[in-house]
Amino acid sequence: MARYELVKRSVALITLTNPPVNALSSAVRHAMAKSMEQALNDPKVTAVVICGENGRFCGGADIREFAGPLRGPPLVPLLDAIEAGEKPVVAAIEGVALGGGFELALVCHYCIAHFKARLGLPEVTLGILPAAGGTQRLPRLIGIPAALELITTAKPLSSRRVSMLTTPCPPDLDALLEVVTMEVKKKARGVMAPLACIQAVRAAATMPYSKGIKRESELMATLFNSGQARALQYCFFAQRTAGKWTLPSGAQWNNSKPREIRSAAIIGLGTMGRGIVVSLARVGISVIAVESEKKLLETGKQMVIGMLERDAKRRGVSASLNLLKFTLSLQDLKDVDLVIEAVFEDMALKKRVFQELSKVCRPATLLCTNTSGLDVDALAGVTDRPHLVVGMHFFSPAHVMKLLEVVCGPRSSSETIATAMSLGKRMGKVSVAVGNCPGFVGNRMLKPYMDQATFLLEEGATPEQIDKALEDFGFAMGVFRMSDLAGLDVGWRIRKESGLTGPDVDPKNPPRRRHGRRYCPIPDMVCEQGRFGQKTGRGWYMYDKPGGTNAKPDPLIQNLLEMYRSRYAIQPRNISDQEIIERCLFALANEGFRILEDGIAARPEDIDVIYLFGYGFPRHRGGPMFYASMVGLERVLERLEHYHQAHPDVPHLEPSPLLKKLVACGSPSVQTWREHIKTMHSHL
Ligand SMILES: CCCCCCCCCCCCC[C@H](O)CC(=O)SCCNC(=O)CCNC(=O)[C@H](O)C(C)(C)COP(=O)(O)OP(=O)(O)OC[C@H]1O[C@@H](n2cnc3c(N)ncnc32)[C@H](O)[C@@H]1OP(=O)(O)O
Ligand SMILES: NC(=O)c1ccc[n+]([C@@H]2O[C@H](COP(=O)([O-])OP(=O)(O)OC[C@H]3O[C@@H](n4cnc5c(N)ncnc54)[C@H](O)[C@@H]3O)[C@@H](O)[C@H]2O)c1
Repeated sequence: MARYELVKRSVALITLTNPPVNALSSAVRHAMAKSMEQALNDPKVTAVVICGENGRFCGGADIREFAGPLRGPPLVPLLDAIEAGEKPVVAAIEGVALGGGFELALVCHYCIAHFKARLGLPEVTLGILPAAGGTQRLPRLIGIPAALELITTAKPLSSRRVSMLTTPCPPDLDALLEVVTMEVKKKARGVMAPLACIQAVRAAATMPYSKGIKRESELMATLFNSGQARALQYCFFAQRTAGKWTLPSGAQWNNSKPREIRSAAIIGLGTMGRGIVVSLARVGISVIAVESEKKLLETGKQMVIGMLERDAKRRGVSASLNLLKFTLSLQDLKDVDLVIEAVFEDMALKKRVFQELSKVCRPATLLCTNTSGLDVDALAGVTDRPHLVVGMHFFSPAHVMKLLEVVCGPRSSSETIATAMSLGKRMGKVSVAVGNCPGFVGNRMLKPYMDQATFLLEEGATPEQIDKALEDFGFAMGVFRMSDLAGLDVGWRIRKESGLTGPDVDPKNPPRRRHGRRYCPIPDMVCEQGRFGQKTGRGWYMYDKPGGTNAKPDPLIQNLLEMYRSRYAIQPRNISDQEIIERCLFALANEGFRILEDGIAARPEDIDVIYLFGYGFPRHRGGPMFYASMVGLERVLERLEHYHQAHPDVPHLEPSPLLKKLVACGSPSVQTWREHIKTMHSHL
């Protein structure tokens, strides 16, 4: 846990040895305390060097220990003793010095850091604060503004920049703290940890160290057992769990070898195709981009080059334009390792493309689709290599959004899945393996969520009221603002194609019902007026101009809602924020339970990761499934039963069998739900 060596008969070298990140577990703290004592008591030792094994100084406190009772020697007195020791202590930092690891470095009398080392205080991302003196020592070392920036944002810094951080305490501390508080509140609505950090830094600026450290520990005590801390720590592990995909066949992340991908092709240079080309080229993969017409090819090419150049400038590297080739001919794809199709969401067109690819590409080429919800196996079925077909569902904008759903068809081989997952990781994505069903995980769950929002409009709410409730909950954008951003025409086209609206609807169909279920036609009516969201300057809100982003409530939408309600004799009622949250989010989680039952996602963590990284679910709430568990499954069940009774024509509100089963089993913790799902059917 910590190795003690005497070097050159005068220097004690203490090496932290707790793989993989040398976290400060109870055993490490114990070993360090012993080693320090030995060093301080040995008259031969004139100086002490602390370092970490395997090129990593220290990843901080052992987060897994936070879930249980605190054991072992506490960190703060150990660090105080190092600082107070009479022999000089040097931190030799390689790799990472994060959280408690950075705080350890702060108590050392000297630090030497490799230029590639990353130092930082990521505690707020776990819902806590740097409580081993970090909020007290760092301001003293680098000044209030720089310390606030590091502590409240969790941004790591490279070691060379430390020397530049010499900003002294500003004359108007209160004004500065006020500005930072506003920024933090705007960026992370409702998140407690960064605000507590500001209070701790205020203590560093206004109190002697002995009082400041007390204040730090009081603030930590309030955060430590908070729901937000639990949610954020859950997210940390959920993200890592998602990478460890596993299939019922036994194939999994650690026994399936991915293929190496050197070259790829993208078909379709529209919104998604462009972002995917950028994501591939910036990690060194050569890309052939294919369009259907010369003009579209030229437009796509210019856009991709611009995006790559801006991206390279931001990262201080040169744009990898030499990796790109643009063509109108699929014949050019015969030698690529992998193809990602991103043409229109049209099954007949996609099938034609896959048939053509089957003929053109060498037999070993992987064929992937970026469809948002079509049947991946139906596409596999038209090729000569169904085992090499897989969905790679990127999110818009594809070069920015971190999520990648890897859609495993029943015939996708484990090597194919491993390759798609590993390619996602190489592109810096958080990849989650999901099963094949309409909408996969993310978009399938979106439907009940959005349906509830539009039903609430019918019943008396406004878009801004619903958005505000969701934004107060923590979403960066409410459902209507988000829809305006994404474009309302996309969903409208899908509804028309599936016969829910437009000329194919049977005129005998009651206007607010489809297939015996409640249906809200308001989104169709909004689109019929040419209101497609931000891009047309009008949608659920109005904007200054097409492409504008400043959403304002639109009296025309208010009129439309009033006329609609009076046409269907709906008496509007006051709807509470609580009802908005419960109906939208419990319907969302309920579909998540069905997805788990159907084996479309292997674990609740996978669903939560998809919602955190693909749909802006607030991280401090942990994701829809974790949120349901925090509310209490019994309560979620009771509220769903209540709402389903009130709206029996909305099947999404009917509690899923898995939810009922979990409640019957005593509402086990989210990490153990998997044991209760085991017996159910899997599509993965
Ligand atoms: C009334 C109650 C009063 C309560 C008062 C309590 C007071 C308690 C006193 C506390 C003192 C506070 C000390 C300090 O301020 C708090 C902290 O230090 S919190 C931890 C801060 N550190 C981090 O957040 C770092 C997290 N880790 C990372 O960012 C990355 O892992 C990495 C270090 C950059 C390495 O990245 P990668 O190379 O990509 O590797 P992985 O991320 O895949 O990780 C590999 C493996 O290691 C596990 N792991 C990583 N870090 C930790 C950790 N700190 N603790 C435990 N485990 C860790 C990770 O989960 C992976 O394992 P796997 O999940 O795959 O099994
Ligand atoms: N837009 C999104 O938010 C989003 C998100 C995730 C997934 N998707 C999916 O990605 C796919 C593409 O969506 P998009 O939004 O980029 O569409 P888009 O309309 O912006 O682009 C599609 C492009 O494909 C081109 N194309 C059509 N047929 C072609 C062919 N035979 N050969 C070469 N190019 C051809 C078109 O000219 C067009 O440029 C769809 O399946 C969609 O469902 C979209």
